[in-house]
Amino acid sequence: MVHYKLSYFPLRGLGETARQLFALANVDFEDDRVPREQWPDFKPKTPFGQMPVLEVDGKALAQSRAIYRYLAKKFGFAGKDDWESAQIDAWADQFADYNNELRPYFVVVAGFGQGDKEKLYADVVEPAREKFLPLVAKQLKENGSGFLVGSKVSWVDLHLAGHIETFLSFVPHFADKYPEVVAHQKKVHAIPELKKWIEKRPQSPF
Ligand SMILES: N[C@@H](CCC(=O)N[C@@H](CS)C(=O)NCC(=O)O)C(=O)O
Repeated sequence: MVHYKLSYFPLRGLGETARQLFALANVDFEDDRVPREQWPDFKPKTPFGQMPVLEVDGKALAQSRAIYRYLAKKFGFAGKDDWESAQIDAWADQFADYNNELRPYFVVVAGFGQGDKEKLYADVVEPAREKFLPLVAKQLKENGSGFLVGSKVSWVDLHLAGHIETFLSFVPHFADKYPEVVAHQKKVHAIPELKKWIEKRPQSPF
């Protein structure tokens, strides 16, 4: 049997989509949560000096989206054909652009830096949200399955739903204008395998 080990900080962050892919596929993995104090020792042993890192029978793979794609392909959550797979990648890349825009706010709200949270919400989060969430809402309406691409849940659904969950915990009215997006998050997290995982996973603020 393949031994999978997923190393990340004791947070959901960039580790959670990979963990959820294991849960969705009912595949055992070692959930290695590296405490901050141990990170300086582990950092030089990782491929690019960052986490998450996935080890597959001792071979290391870095970069979160490479990890998600690898696992999703293996477990059947990367689209039914090359076209769906490319659509999933496109949504993930668009999500990454949006997420980069949110970064100055996230740094402050997560306690990694100082700044005016309210001002950053108005100046950074709202304009980024108003570009991205209407695209997602439109896609969900047009696609009609309740998932972003095709008829089945894929890794980008997990990725997006995790983000919405986190931002709703920061700002409960964050997505009020986009009920389709909130319904998507609820639908994804209600998938029985994910619901079970979410109930038992270690708690963290994001
Ligand atoms: N592009 C990388 C970014 C990875 C990244 O920024 N990891 C952060 C945690 S979210 C990290 O390892 N920070 C510790 C450090 O850089 O020393 C990915 O998607 O995996």
